[in-house]
Amino acid sequence: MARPKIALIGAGQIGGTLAHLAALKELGDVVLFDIAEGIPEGKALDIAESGPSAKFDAAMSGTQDYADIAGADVCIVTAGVARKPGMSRDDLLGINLKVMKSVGEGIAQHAPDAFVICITNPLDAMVWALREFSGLPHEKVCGMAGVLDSARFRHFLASEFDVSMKDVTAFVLGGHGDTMVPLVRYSTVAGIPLPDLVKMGWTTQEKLDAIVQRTRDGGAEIVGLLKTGSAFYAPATSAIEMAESYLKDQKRVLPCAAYVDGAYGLDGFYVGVPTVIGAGGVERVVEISMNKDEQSMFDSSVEAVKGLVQACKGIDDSLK
Ligand SMILES: NC(=O)C1=CN([C@@H]2O[C@H](COP(=O)(O)OP(=O)(O)OC[C@H]3O[C@@H](n4cnc5c(N)ncnc54)[C@H](O)[C@@H]3O)[C@@H](O)[C@H]2O)C=CC1
Ligand SMILES: O=C([O-])CC(=O)C(=O)O
Repeated sequence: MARPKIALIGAGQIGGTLAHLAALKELGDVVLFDIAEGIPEGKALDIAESGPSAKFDAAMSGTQDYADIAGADVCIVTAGVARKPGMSRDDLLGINLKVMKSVGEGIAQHAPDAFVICITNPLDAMVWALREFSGLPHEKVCGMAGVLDSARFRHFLASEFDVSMKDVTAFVLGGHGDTMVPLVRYSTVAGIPLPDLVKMGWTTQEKLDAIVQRTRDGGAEIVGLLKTGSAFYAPATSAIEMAESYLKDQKRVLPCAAYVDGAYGLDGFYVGVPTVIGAGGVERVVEISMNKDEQSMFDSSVEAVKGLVQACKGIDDSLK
């Protein structure tokens, strides 16, 4: 059986890391697409030349031609611009919306059966726009953010409790911005919810609140340190987790920006929610019950994303 084909649209920091991880995990053959001449070709060749030492079998290629993504099983989109210190993700909306248009059209024409994972920011609005421009089925287009935000939350919690990250679970829902909602009640160490760990004296409410805030600011913390761009190792690893679940029909329960139609009181809207990802794409949106505070934080986050979607409609007439 032929290996799956993975198209990476954008061969920058995240795109290159995605290609490397996909090769190391032997998820399939990789095509890197970018408008910057030489970059996708150079990264593809460099990674291919690591194959004999890393011992993977995967073909790697780079291109500026959308025809080369033909028949891709998975497309992961990082094309566009990343923020620098002093900018918010939302400042990228105008420039990255134009990029989503060309990417959406390229995918629609050459890889209409692919499972598409958008990473480009501002994430929730960009995944919505990419779906609109591509016209692909909603369950085949989703956005990566919740896996990353939850991984950051899990990392901070594991450090605070001095336990393995493997035993920490967490869910971060809502939009991928300052309003994201780390769900403390649904986050656990070995199944023990965080509020119980406060009662058990493992941490204090103040420390937990600080970790929640650090999670919300997780992207900005890295931007402030790197200065030239934003995070790429953890974002790429998160998207690979989603792609693997699709390609291997693992049916992982992962938070991602999915099209929510009916659940959470939403009628046809992209925002971060827990989902099941399998061979059918986003096979299920998992609707969890929220208390008043959680619901109100989620509602504010949805409102913030709605504002960005409106802004997209104001920029591009074809989105109305
Ligand atoms: N959803 C999330 O959780 C995260 C999202 N991001 C976002 O991911 C995006 C990519 O980040 P990086 O890889 O660090 O940026 P980068 O600047 O290293 O790479 C972006 C690549 O896109 C290419 N590009 C620009 N316009 C294009 C077009 N029309 N078609 C094809 N390629 C095009 C550029 O040539 C560049 O190589 C940014 O928007 C960033 O904000 C970053 C981290 C996490
Ligand atoms: O903060 C950024 O600009 C990139 C991003 O979305 C993240 O790392 O969460």
